[in-house]
Amino acid sequence: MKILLTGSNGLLGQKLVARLCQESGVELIATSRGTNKLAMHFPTVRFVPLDVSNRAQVREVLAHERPTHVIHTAAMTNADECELNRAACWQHNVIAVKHLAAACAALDAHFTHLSTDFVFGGDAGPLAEDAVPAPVNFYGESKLAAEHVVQASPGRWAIARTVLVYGVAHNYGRTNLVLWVRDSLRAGQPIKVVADQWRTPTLAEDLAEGCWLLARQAAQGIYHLSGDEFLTPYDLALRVAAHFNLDAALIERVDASTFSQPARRPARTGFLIEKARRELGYTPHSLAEGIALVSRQRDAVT
Ligand SMILES: NC(=O)C1=CN([C@@H]2O[C@H](COP(=O)(O)OP(=O)(O)OC[C@H]3O[C@@H](n4cnc5c(N)ncnc54)[C@H](OP(=O)(O)O)[C@@H]3O)[C@@H](O)[C@H]2O)C=CC1
Ligand SMILES: Cc1cn([C@H]2C[C@H](O)[C@@H](COP(=O)(O)OP(=O)(O)O[C@H]3O[C@@H](C)C(=O)[C@@H](O)[C@H]3O)O2)c(=O)[nH]c1=O
Repeated sequence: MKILLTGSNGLLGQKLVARLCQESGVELIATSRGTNKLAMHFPTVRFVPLDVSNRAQVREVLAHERPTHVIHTAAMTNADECELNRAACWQHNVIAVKHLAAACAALDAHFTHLSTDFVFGGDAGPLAEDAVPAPVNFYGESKLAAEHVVQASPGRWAIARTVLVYGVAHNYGRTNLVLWVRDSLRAGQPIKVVADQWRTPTLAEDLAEGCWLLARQAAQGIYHLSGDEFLTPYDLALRVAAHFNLDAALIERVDASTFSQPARRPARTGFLIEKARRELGYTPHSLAEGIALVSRQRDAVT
């Protein structure tokens, strides 16, 4: 297998590099826009710069590399930025997928595309793959439009939808709920955490494993890949505080209505993951195991 990965500097991209370079039968090409943030950590992994929103670059890189599989993680992932800068969001989240899907179909390369729980409206979670999408923000609209592009492709494809991903990565440009709660409480800083959203948080390593299973089996269709514990960010914050023995009194329980964010968030998403368990052999860690893994990694870095 020759796998071309997009977004290798991101949270999931970094975990996929770490996972795929352990597979002896896989030749990996990591791509991202800008410089390679993993050069020091994975010096033997080949890196090619690629801005997926640039059609000429996508065609040129894929025609030159001729991958058998593409795993597409790159996206504009800040929902508030997407709401405020819709043209850029469409370019990175939808037009880029058109370029990649066309290039993959031309090469008969299997295409694994990453999508989100934000394609759903959030009144009915946890959700199976056949639930009816109804995004409530522009990021979700863009990711749903991208799903339609992939589904209309004549090539071979899988869509991996995921939820609230957490994990440790090198300088990846944002943070995630578990690290934010831990670092805020460690600094003695009070935080407000929502108790009226429900999610199935996803350990980044589990998601990377799920993407690998999809590519390896050249799976076809939509798969929900997340953890299997359905809880609120507030409950997750309490679990993080307990694990790290930090002061839970710093966590204020709030409703999402107390935030004035540009992008509305869906209330109840979260996924049912039986299809991925049954068809792919996907077996995510428990939340307790995931938080423990994060804590070991962060401790190793600091
Ligand atoms: N994180 C989460 O909670 C969830 C993520 N997802 C989806 O999973 C996927 C992976 O997310 P995650 O790794 O967490 O996201 P990150 O934000 O950590 O990484 C996304 C990466 O995409 C890169 N990127 C953006 N636009 C382009 C472009 N035009 N060309 C090349 N690279 C680009 C970014 O580059 P740069 O560093 O330069 O900005 C960044 O490194 C995404 O498709 C996302 O929509 C779905 C649900 C939940
Ligand atoms: C910043 C902040 C977040 N939260 C909660 C709300 C939310 O459920 C969770 C994460 O908030 P964020 O704004 O980081 O992310 P948000 O945009 O809500 O989360 C999403 O990211 C994109 C990429 C996705 O595709 C989604 O699946 C989802 O995980 O943390 C608080 O409770 N208090 C806060 O101050």
